[in-house]
Amino acid sequence: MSTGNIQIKEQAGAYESPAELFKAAARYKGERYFYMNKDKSEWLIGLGHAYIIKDESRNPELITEQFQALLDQAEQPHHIRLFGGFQFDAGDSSLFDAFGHSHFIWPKIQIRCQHNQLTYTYTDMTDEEILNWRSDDEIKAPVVQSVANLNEGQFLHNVATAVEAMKAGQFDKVVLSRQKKVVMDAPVDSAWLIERGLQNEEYSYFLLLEEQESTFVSRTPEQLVKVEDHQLSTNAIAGTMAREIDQAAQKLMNDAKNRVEHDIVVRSITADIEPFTSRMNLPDAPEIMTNRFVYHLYTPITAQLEKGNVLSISHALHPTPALGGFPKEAAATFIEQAEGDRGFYGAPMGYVTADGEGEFVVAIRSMLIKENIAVLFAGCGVVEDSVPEAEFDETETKFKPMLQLLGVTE
Ligand SMILES: C=C(O[C@@H]1C=C(C(=O)O)C=C[C@H]1O)C(=O)O
Repeated sequence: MSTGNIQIKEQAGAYESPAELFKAAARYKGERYFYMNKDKSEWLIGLGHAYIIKDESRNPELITEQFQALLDQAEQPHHIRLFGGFQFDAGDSSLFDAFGHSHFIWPKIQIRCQHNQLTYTYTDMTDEEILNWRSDDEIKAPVVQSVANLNEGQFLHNVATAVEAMKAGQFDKVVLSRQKKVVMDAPVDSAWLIERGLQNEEYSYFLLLEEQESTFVSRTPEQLVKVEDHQLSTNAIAGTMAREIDQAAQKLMNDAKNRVEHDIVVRSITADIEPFTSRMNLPDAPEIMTNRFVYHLYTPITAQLEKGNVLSISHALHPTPALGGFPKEAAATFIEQAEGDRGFYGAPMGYVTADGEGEFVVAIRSMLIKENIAVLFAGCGVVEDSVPEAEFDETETKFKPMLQLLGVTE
């Protein structure tokens, strides 16, 4: 029952681009987010923290309960969405020390765009604050100073060790990753990133989350799960070929190693959502998904949701073997020992509505920025017949969306 302790005002607004809105929201720096879906038909901006639910555990029940407790105090009706994510693993990545392992925001100002219509949802703001939240800030474009691989040798070694472990029958697949460090000549502003990002056609989601001095950014093509009108959609995206390779799409479709990697993901996802759903539907063979720099093998999966909400389904799916491996536990142990903690790289991030519906993505093609330094992440599926140097090349291609966003490559 609503007690009305949380004051919400909602109104329609004229269309403005997300980059312009971020420029105008300089006073909320360190407390902003942006989320845009793949076909750009919908986006969400959050400015300021009305409420932040942050916990050191990765706990969908806790988020569901605390969100409900807030909703119970709010005036109805409204369109508030809780936005954030759960870190990839339980460990403490120092890069991500500003963020909780469960990290969700109810913003002061939520701006939601659906088919070019904007809806502003203001929480606990006076009329005067609503009229005066904008401040203009000069955005300086930073310039790249240096780019370096952080753990090239370790990555090659990890792939070779994983191949040996798989030959010895310890597991079937593991996803290993590496990092690059890009140093810019000045702090990187989110408005600048969004402006640049919207000019590139990535066929991908666009996600950005600020917390104090840290900003996490992802251009992922990979949906983890969407729940809308009780319909669940998810997909397997695994198996990759650089588009610059001659006849890449056809080669990828016929490549035994990539098909094995992909099938493991399909089998694991369908088993994970089975207990929550009925009427599951998926094609017999994968399709080709086109990104700007790569092709992926792609299997769309739909089902009717019978129990749980978007948070509990995300938790049940994560990590799919597209980011972890198979069997899940053996792969997770290998990753933990070989790489350490991943923070939000590969993590489930997205939004949940008051009805427990919403969408979560897998936060790959991503980076963490602090001031003028960005650490970029890229990984790839490793199976028994993987070759370390070929996997290295695949990750090199997967860095491109973030490198391009920072102006390292065109
Ligand atoms: C791990 C990443 O990508 C994942 C691994 C893929 C693969 O191994 O073919 C393909 C898509 C993603 O599921 C990444 O981009 O960092």
